[in-house]
Amino acid sequence: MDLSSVNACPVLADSTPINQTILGFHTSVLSLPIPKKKPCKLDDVRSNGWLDAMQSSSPPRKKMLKDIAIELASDDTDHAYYSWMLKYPSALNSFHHIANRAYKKKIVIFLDYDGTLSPIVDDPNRAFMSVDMRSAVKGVAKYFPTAIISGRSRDKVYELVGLAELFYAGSHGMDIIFPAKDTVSINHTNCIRSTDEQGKEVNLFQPAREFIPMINEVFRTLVEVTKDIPGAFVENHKFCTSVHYRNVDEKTWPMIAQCVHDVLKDYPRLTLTHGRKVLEIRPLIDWDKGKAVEFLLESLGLSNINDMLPIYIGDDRTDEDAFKVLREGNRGYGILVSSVPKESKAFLSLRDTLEVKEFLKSLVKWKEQMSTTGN
Ligand SMILES: O=P(O)(O)OC[C@H]1O[C@H](O[C@H]2O[C@H](CO)[C@@H](O)[C@H](O)[C@H]2O)[C@H](O)[C@@H](O)[C@@H]1O
Repeated sequence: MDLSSVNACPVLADSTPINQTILGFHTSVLSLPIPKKKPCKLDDVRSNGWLDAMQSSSPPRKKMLKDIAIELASDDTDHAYYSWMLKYPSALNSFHHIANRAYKKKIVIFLDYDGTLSPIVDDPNRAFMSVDMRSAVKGVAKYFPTAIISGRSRDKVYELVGLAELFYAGSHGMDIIFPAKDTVSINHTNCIRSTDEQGKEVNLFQPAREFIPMINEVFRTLVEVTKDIPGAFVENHKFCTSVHYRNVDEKTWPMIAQCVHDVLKDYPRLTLTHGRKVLEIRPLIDWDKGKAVEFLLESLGLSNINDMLPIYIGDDRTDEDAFKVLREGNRGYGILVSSVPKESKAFLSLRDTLEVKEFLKSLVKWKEQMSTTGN
């Protein structure tokens, strides 16, 4: 794999200003412990754009605003946000448009997990959704087919969401499970009939199955090469693996990037994508969250745009593939969750997880009203 092509990954122009301190990382970084077998060169990741992508990978968390100077800055930020909303209107304020368009159609809901159903937190193992959010998701699933499409492993995201009535797609859509009874057609060689833990018949779609041993090996190597970098955390998602740097000192980001880069060099069949303060290593196959959305709609017999209205809510770069699919042919609504302006293929926006919850509750309320009026 030509690693320079990683530079061309769809990195969103996040509004977060690029911190220029990056130019001065050299001295501090070189004094850090360097993994033994493969000395990091710290050259490649500067030229291939990884560092820029890392710098812009997540908006800063809101600070407590205490002094006037910061409040003024905050006014500017709000102004920029409201201007941005002219292009990406609030899904809450646009609810009547969605409702009009959904008339006599079946709404299908797709939800990302981190940053959409649970707020972004420092520890990925503590990204819990609130009781209220779970009840809102349960509410929509009562009326509309609802799928969770996450970068996490399917088992992990199921454990976090805990609702058996949903469809689940883990590892960025590379691990999909849904009940056989809901299937209309499956036109995919990688889909097999299986049974779940409760013995129910399910369809299991795992287009990257052959990569499991490779991902395990890369995971172990990444754990080893990053073990001396304080704050680095590596997760194994079965079909992909993630290296988190949210808790790593920013001066050390070039080192973490170079370590991942050096490991990836030996795996031309793997590629890298950028998430929110996370480097994600995954199989180089033509599959992403957008393809997972198309696959689920087709399998459930919901691909005719005259009959259904898909709504996808997500906050991350990997969700852009799904937004793109819905934008093409004006199939449905992509809704970006963001508290800062950023370019997106989504049509609408929500500011944070609280607004996501409000939106889901509005859908339920609307559906219940429609039912009582016989529509
Ligand atoms: O597709 P998603 O469901 O949004 O999963 C994407 C990644 O989410 C998790 O990381 C992110 O959330 C963490 C918890 O808030 C945060 O600490 C981290 O910085 C974020 O990148 C998850 O841990 C990753 O493995 C997923 O790929």
